[in-house]
Amino acid sequence: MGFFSVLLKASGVFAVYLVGTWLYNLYLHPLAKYPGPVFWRASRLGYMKSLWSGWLHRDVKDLHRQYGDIIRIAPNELSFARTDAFHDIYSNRGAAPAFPKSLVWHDKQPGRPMSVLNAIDPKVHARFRRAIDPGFTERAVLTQESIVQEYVGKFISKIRSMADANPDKTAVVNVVQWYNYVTFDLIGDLGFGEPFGCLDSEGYHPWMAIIFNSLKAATQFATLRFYSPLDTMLQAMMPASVKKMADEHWQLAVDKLDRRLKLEKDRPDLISPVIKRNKEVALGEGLELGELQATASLIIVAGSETTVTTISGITNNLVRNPDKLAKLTQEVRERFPTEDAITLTALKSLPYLQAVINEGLRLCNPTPVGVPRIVPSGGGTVSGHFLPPDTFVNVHPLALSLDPKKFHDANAFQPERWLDAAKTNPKSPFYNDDLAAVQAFGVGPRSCVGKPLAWAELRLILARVVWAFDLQQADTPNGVVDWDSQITWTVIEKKPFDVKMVLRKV
Ligand code: HEM
Repeated sequence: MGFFSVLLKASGVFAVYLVGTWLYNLYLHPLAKYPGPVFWRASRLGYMKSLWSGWLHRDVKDLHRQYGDIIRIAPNELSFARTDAFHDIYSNRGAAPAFPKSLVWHDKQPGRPMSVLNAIDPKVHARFRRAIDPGFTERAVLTQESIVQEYVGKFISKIRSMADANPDKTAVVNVVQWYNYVTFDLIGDLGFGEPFGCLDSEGYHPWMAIIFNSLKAATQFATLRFYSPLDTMLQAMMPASVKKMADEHWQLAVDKLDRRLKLEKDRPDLISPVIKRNKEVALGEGLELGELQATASLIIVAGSETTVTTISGITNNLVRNPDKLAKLTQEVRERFPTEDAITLTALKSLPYLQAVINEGLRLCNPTPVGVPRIVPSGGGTVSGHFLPPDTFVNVHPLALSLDPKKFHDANAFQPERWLDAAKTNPKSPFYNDDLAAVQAFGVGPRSCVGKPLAWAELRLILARVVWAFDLQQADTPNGVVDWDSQITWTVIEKKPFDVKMVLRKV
């Protein structure tokens, strides 16, 4: 038999296999009854195409509008736009543990140690969380206040000097860039004992560019695991330059942590509690050096990009809604006659600031795609639906947040929906809003460890900014950001965003 006839036969067999699989997926698969577009239900290609374009967050939200609250977005994956699904998927329920993460999304990088994010086994994950949680509690954040204030203060004085140098006392600032500087320096200090030097140099540290680029590559690469062993083959074929970049990035984290560990002093940061615990507990109960290196490195990414996205989104909404901005500014300035009175504790008692941040997390959730899990062996029930093992399941944050059935005026920035008056007054248009549908920090044992720190940063940066400056929309090409026009690689890829910051007259 000639080569071409073998090729032809092989192609024929493959075509029959493909069509057979598609037909099975559409009509005989245990998830066949769930609605969704044919292309997405028959094979994973629809999902892949959307994810690789960066539009998965928006596409799945639109599919929910078209097909309902529970939709099939791949042969073995369901997406939920239902509040009760948070608890069913992500929480421990009595003796039943939360649904596990899958290796597709959360396997560790080959040859690298495990971080808290890749600890898929619940017992190992619990060991990680016992080690790092003490550095992240509300109380711990208060002990870290001097570090947080130092960088936020430096950020404000830099902008103040820029504005002061102009006759109109105004600085037009790309706030995405500056929020990046302050959050990276801050988390660098808390996570590694030294800042990245962004505020001093008024520029990005080379590590940050690597992080921005690697988020896209890591998201796309993870999806190749759906077609294993394609991922292993491509990994082997990865250009030496990419491997070198990844190695340099890792080495930087190793060196930074090494310097922090050599400090040998108890300082109020995220590392001290881990070191302290390592000394107190039995061998194997604390974190190994590699695990700490990987977790510290993860914290830099998880703790900066997310916060920057949220605060940029909030600022965007504030300058577009001058009445809301005025309310917030008034609340902050009335509550704090002097700048140094703005403390983390005092900031907790500002209801409008709290409402503004909650509304920002609803509309500008930095991870709008959600966090997928898989149904464990033996199957599991989500929103009353019993599902077969190995089904991918996910609650889709964007579909929930923008659901007009869950939120009055769902697409609009309305901090008022979070105020007590809206929750207690049946006449309020927001009275029936389903506020529990917004869970930007996740739910259950794997939810965000950095939530108290994130809230502290969001409150402090926002309050200090509106205390010191009158904000206005900038009349530059980057003065208006259409938030929904930004693509997502696990987190939103933010466009530059200029804001006019006018020194407050006192
Ligand atoms: C607005 C800011 C933030 C948002 C919206 C956010 C959101 C999230 C979400 C949704 C998860 C859960 C992922 C899952 O269930 O699989 C998560 C996990 C995590 N976050 Fe955050 N985060 C924010 C800020 C931070 C900060 C400031 C830090 C650290 C300084 C941080 C560190 C982490 C870590 C280490 C995990 C993994 C926890 C684990 O696997 O147990 N995050 N975050």
